[in-house]
Amino acid sequence: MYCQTSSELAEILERAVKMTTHGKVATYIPALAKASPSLLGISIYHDEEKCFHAGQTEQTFTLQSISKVIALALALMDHGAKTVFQHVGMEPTGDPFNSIAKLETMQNVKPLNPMINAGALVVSSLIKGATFHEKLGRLLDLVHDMTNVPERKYNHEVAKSEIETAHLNRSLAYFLKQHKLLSGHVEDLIEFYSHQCAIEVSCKDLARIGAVLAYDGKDPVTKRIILPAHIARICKTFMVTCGMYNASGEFAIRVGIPAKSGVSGAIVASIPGWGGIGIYGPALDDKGNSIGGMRALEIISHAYDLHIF
Ligand SMILES: NC(=O)CC[C@H](N)C(=O)O
Repeated sequence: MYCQTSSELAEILERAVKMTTHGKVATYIPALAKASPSLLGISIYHDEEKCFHAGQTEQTFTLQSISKVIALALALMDHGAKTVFQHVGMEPTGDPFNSIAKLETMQNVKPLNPMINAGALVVSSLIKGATFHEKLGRLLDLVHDMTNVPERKYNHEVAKSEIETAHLNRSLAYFLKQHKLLSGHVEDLIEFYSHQCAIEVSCKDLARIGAVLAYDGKDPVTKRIILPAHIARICKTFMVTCGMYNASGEFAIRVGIPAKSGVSGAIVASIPGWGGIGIYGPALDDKGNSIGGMRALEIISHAYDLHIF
């Protein structure tokens, strides 16, 4: 069942927005702390004619951990799955996204998956490009292709704020470097990773990214192939198993759609054959997922019968 009107979506938003009073905006990256916790915006993208919006969808925000999915797609296109998965695993951790615990306690120090920070740092280090600008430019180009918005940009203030405070990510990166899982300079990698997290999008952009993944990597309008189907499938599978951090299992049972969140309060969801959903709601729950966004997805999944299992 498709969404038919924006007012249908507005009713869903009205129910979900009540949850925002129970969440808190992320503060560990100081620039994110400025967000207003009561905001909630939702876009649904079936195709260019069937695209619906409710709430504050004109607001732009940063991708944060959602960039891990796009960076993974690019690294897979650069090197192929065999090489990428020699550096990073495919298993969920059950730990918070920035945990260092498993790296030390497991015999094989390879990060367990590309959606936790340790794995994402390794994936980002694999993206081809002689310079920081070349790597970032290639990632921005892919975001541009997926969103079909001519100019892609990142938020300088958020990037700078993360670079200044990324002590935990630096620790992860040095640990990985010690174990020869990273080549290159840690500071260069932190700079690149912080910029990829600071790429700016809108709810519609996110919904369109979700739709491209949902249609197996094909642009829903131009039918151009942006990602090979097998790479879109890998991305969606990681979204199901690890996309909502250590709430992924519960989310898979309650909502049952591939989704990835970021600490900015963004969530992208991709429903195979149906389309994409983009959400911005900066009030987070205790696991770091948008609290209003999670509720909205639960209602949407039930309303349109989207559970994939
Ligand atoms: N969960 C997230 O969105 C984390 C991304 C963030 N930039 C970090 O690495 O800490």
